Amino acid sequence: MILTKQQSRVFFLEERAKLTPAETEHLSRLIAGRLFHILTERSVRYLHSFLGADSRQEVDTRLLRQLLQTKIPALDWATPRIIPGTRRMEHYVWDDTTVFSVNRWGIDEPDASSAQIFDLRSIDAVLVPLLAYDRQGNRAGYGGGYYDRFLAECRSDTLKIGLSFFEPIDAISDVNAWDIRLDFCVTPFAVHRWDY
Ligand SMILES: Nc1nc2c(c(=O)[nH]1)N(C=O)[C@@H](CNc1ccc(C(=O)N[C@@H](CCC(=O)O)C(=O)O)cc1)CN2
Ligand SMILES: Nc1ncnc2c1ncn2[C@@H]1O[C@H](COP(=O)(O)OP(=O)(O)OP(=O)(O)O)[C@@H](O)[C@H]1O
Repeated sequence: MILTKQQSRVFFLEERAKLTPAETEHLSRLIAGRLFHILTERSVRYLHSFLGADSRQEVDTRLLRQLLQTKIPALDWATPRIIPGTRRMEHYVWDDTTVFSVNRWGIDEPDASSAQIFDLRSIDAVLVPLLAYDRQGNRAGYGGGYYDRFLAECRSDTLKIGLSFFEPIDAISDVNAWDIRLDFCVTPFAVHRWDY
């Protein structure tokens, strides 16, 4: 299947909408198990993650953090907040004390007044949200360009790990110069890797 970013967004939004809460929980648990092996193999210490929105049937990264925390207690987590009125994000520590509030898109974000700023240069790996990705590691999100901008600011050796409930399409046909490719994509049933 070869689709444009826009076609792939429509297709995967529909696929995701078919998943029940029980299914997303089960599939997220399978993703956590595969992710564990990558994080330990690559000695990841500082991990950045989006906050998956249940209302959008995203991967349940709260559950991922809960499961991985017991297996890798030394792992430090960070999570983003959109700077209002911009297409940029700032980054905060995500620990058991972090207070979240829902933004206008139904996505939980750390409360800027109480959360602690996280230095983006220390991040070893980023869990990247996506709607679609292809066999070359190209991705498409909701179209805001938030992650393209953020990943461009990260260290060049920061691992970009996509999370998806689905397998890749053959190609996204309209890849742009600013698009940043994934190093890995973890699904419930496979790990795809382009980090060679
Ligand atoms: N959980 C999570 N957090 C994330 C992302 C994500 O994909 N998942 N993002 C990944 O980049 C950024 C948020 N990106 C978003 C981009 C557009 C819309 C959105 O709903 N847009 C409107 C249409 C366009 C518009 O009004 O600008 C819509 O769909 O109704 C929401 C989030 C940052 N945080
Ligand atoms: N590094 C960048 N600097 C400036 N503008 C950028 C950058 N990256 C992307 N953009 C802008 O962001 C817009 C959206 O890009 P694209 O359609 O690839 O989003 P996406 O990858 O689906 O979204 P997201 O990264 O939020 O998940 C593009 O129109 C582009 O102009």
